Amino acid sequence: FSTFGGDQKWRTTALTYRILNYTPDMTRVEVDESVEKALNVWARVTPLTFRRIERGTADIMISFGRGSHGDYYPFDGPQGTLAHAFAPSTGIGGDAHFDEDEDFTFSSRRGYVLFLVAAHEFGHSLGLGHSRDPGALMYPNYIYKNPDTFQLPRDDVNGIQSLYGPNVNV
Ligand SMILES: CC(C)C[C@H](CC(=O)NO)C(=O)N[C@H]1Cc2cn(c3ccccc23)CCCCCCNC1=O
Ligand SMILES: [Ca+2]
Ligand SMILES: [Zn+2]
Ligand SMILES: [Zn+2]
Repeated sequence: FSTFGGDQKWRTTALTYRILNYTPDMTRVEVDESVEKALNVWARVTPLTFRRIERGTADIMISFGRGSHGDYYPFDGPQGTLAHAFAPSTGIGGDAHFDEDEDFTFSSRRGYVLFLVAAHEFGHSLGLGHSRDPGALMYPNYIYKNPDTFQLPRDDVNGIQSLYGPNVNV
């Protein structure tokens, strides 16, 4: 695993998130559930908690966009890069952006499973960089895994716990 130097991590364990817009590829409920499940992957192994807000500024602002979408990292159309996210900090820190030119799915192997992409991006939102372990969630390439049987790989658990410690709510 890798982290962003300079100890870039959240100073609080109670984080907020907000879904700013939705992809037409899935139902709203499917997007909400994919996001929630992706955050839970990390919450289960750390003291972190995630509260959803509908208005105002959240720590993790989640949005879909295509091409140039307001930051210095324009998306590249279908395929290529699927999404990106920013390390913990104020402003754009923690935010996760998804390339609307991709076909996101709830669980199908066709297209990209939003849950898997989001779980990877939230790793960055929490302070993890990429891993060289091809089995790791933080590996830089998308690899389909069955969302129903998904288990957070050991490398990712070690990485996130090096930042926030284990889950203390036994
Ligand atoms: C891990 C994922 C959820 C987020 C990462 C980006 C990322 O690290 N975000 O935090 C991603 O999109 N990786 C590319 C990496 C990539 C693979 N190829 C590319 C061709 C061009 C540009 C990038 C790529 C070869 C062709 C396949 C393209 C479709 C799949 N794309 C990928 O796997
Ligand atoms: Ca793309
Ligand atoms: Zn962006
Ligand atoms: Zn990444």
